[in-house]
Amino acid sequence: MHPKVQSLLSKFPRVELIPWETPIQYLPNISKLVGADIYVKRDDLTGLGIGGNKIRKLEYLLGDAIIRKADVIITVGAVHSNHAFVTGLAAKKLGFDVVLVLRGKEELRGNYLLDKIMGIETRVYEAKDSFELMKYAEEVAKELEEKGRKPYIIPVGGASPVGTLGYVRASGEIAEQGNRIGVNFDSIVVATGSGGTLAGLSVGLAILRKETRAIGMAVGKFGETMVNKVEELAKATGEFIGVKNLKLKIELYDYSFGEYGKITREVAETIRLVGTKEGVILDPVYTGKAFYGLLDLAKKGELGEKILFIHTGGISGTFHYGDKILSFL
Ligand SMILES: Cc1ncc(COP(=O)(O)O)c(CNC2(C(=O)O)CC2)c1O
Repeated sequence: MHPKVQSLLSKFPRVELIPWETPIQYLPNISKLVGADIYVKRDDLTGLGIGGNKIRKLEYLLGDAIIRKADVIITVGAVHSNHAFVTGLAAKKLGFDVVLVLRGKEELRGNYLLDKIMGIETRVYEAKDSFELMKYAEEVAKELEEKGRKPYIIPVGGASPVGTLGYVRASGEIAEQGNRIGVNFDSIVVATGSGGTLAGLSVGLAILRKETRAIGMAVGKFGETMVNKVEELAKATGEFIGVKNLKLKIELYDYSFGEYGKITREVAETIRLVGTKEGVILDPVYTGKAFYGLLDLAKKGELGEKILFIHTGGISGTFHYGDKILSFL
């Protein structure tokens, strides 16, 4: 662990869910195509369930829930949420009960199928957005408290200062790995949904390696509010760990193709390109869009010479949107 990050984060409760360092892999064929050195941090291999970026956040969120003596975990997301499924799995592994408060159409595919196979309790609501969904989560928490339970609510994507510590810690891991392979990344690129991963990276890099840019590729509704949300979360996380006047620069680009979950030809072709060129499987909702954005900007020379993509997982989305992806190929 990077000594500076270690000293900043050691006071926060964390439960180990990732027993290893995820590898950084050079992509020679994609690099040749782009004319820059492209690397991928394999956070799809964090190891619990379908892996992904959420496990890093859950190490701190569930560590916090343990200290607070909670006995049931509640979280929210879309029916096909990666975050909701891995939260359910991690919670069960640690002996918690868990309720997933979800929105959308119940289809036994992808993560929702996995929720059911694993016997994770789900409650599906007609909610227009995550804010409304959080209201339902609070109602579930109240219902459980009245029965004497101690619920712990995790917001969408684990996007709180506690959850964001996961990517402050990851920045330390990346800095150490960069030193070992003798690479100073110009840019680190990640898919952005609820914003916690980008916020954590921005804080970690502001502390450890100011010359490296943290770049988010927004995969859903984009705009000023999204940028402000990430900025506020990054600032709150900096204060939470006690680091004053961090010079935070949030860079966010819109590669949503108009809406969250919209599968396009560009995304389908990017998934096939990276899969066949490098054997790395991207997902259609997050990493396929973000990697398309990386290729788009890198070809214009806008991301520098040494670019690291964080593969944040999401493989279940392939089995949720498979027919849509195939329709373009
Ligand atoms: C595979 C994958 N990659 C990137 C992201 C975006 O991460 P942030 O939410 O930290 O911005 C998600 C999020 N998913 C959410 C979910 O409910 O699954 C939080 C939206 C993701 O699942």
